[in-house]
Amino acid sequence: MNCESESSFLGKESYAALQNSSSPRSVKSTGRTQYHLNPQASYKVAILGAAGGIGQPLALLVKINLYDIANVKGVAADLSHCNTPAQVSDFTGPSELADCLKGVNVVVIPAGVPRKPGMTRDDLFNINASIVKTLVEAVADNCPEAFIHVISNPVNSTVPIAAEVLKQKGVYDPKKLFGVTTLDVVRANTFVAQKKNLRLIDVDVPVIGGHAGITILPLLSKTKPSVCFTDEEIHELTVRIQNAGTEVVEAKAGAGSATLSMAYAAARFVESSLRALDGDGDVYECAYVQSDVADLPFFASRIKLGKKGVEALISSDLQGLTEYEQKAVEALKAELKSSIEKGVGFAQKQSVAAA
Ligand SMILES: NC(=O)c1ccc[n+]([C@@H]2O[C@H](COP(=O)([O-])OP(=O)(O)OC[C@H]3O[C@@H](n4cnc5c(N)ncnc54)[C@H](O)[C@@H]3O)[C@@H](O)[C@H]2O)c1
Ligand SMILES: O=C(O)C[C@H](O)C(=O)O
Repeated sequence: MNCESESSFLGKESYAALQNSSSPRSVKSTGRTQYHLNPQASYKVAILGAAGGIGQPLALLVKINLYDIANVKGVAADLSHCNTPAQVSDFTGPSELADCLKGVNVVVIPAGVPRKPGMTRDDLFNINASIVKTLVEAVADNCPEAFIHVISNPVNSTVPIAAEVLKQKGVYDPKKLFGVTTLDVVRANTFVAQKKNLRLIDVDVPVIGGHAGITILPLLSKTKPSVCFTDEEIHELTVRIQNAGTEVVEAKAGAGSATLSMAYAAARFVESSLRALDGDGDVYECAYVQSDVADLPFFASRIKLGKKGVEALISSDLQGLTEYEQKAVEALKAELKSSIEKGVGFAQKQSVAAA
């Protein structure tokens, strides 16, 4: 399914809803309350996996291009009745994927299976690796210049897979490939604000590393505004943020993983990307990207986004860490390294098999 927006990428109400909710950090950091996109600008965004638990509410929030292998016509029909300017059209199945992607500026990929209680994100690798590989091949063929937002788990491996696929196709631009870790930041901000009785809109916690278990590392010492935590609070908050996905998986008891909070977080990252594409020079988000900040080929950190993608890695966040955080960075490296190697190995093996 594909819903297209030629004149503006967000319906007015959708955009307002985002603005009324907790604003992106970059907006707060300059004291501005909102950024208005150029009304003449034309951006296209595609969601691959649009009929799923994340895809549907994400489509509602951002009202953008949608594709799925099934059940996408109904979602498009439903969305098309919203009195917002974005156009909705649907694309179902591999034969329509290329048409869905033509001219797209941002591709969001939540396609794949979610966890059930007792599973790790890595347990999804066998199914989701191939799905991401196939979809990224189509992105490479049809919109190689697009920003690619990978949501499908295990993100620590699916992003390296995407990078290998793009390399094999000769179109890899490391500045335009992102593993979406915005939900970790959203959760960290929420939990810290609750714990310390702060206004949600003021709180900003950078989350670095990756997106699974101990590889998710909130840098609580870098919280803005500056907050004092006891050692117990730091440990309790860190563990809760690391296990937040599992908290939702267990509460849903077999009916999937986080969808609504993920759609909210993904909409924020899409909005930030579009603001950057539109020329806003003050857009910062955390994301899992190709990196040199931590002796690993991929690492999540704060990044500055610009028209061409990642403009800068904010490596200063990794300086002046507390002893607790330094140990946690060292502890996560082995797991992250092995997840990256697993993704790279998969993509390379597939390529050899296809040759
Ligand atoms: N990065 C994050 O922070 C984060 C957060 C939550 C969930 N996730 C991950 O997002 C993924 C999706 O979760 P969900 O709850 O939306 O799952 P879901 O099962 O509700 O939806 C997945 C959708 O993908 C579609 N799909 C499957 N194969 C496809 C293909 N080849 N092409 C296009 N579409 C395809 C399915 O038809 C379905 O509509 C999972 O892997 C989950 O672990 C990541
Ligand atoms: O936990 C999951 O499996 C989904 C997602 O990665 C999350 O953090 O909610």
